[in-house]
Amino acid sequence: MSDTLSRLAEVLEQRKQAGAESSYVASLHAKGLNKILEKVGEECTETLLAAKDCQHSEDKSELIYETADLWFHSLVMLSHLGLGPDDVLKELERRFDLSGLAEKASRQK
Ligand SMILES: N=c1c2ncn([C@@H]3O[C@H](COP(=O)(O)OP(=O)(O)OP(=O)(O)O)[C@@H](O)[C@H]3O)c2ncn1[C@@H]1O[C@H](COP(=O)(O)O)[C@@H](O)[C@H]1O
Repeated sequence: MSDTLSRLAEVLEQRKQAGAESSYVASLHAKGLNKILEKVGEECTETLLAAKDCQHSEDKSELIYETADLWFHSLVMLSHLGLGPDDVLKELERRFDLSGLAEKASRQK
């Protein structure tokens, strides 16, 4: 797993024990899954808008910023449900060398 993702996952695990007043992540856990999902949805929309806005521009910094927000909140969601980035990376690993079209065809049989 990327060092950044594993370091962040470690911090997110530690924040499950932290106080909501001192940690943004702890405050999300305290508010519960619905609040976390609301944030993921919000960040998803902001990412889509940033992608549309920057498609003809050299400057893609807003898209990078919004995607980081989306990845971060998705990691908080996974952590809340007892999962981590390694679970998703393992699934992506499993898909290596499996054509998306072949996979789709196998599901439609
Ligand atoms: N990577 C992040 C990260 N990315 C974004 N954010 C926060 O996510 C929030 C994004 O929400 P919005 O942009 O919608 O801002 P907002 O209007 O304040 O949010 P709401 O009040 O609507 O919930 C902001 O408060 C950002 O600061 C993050 N907060 C924390 N981290 C990482 O998580 C670690 C633990 O953070 P704490 O739990 O705060 O210590 C940090 O050290 C960082 O590594």
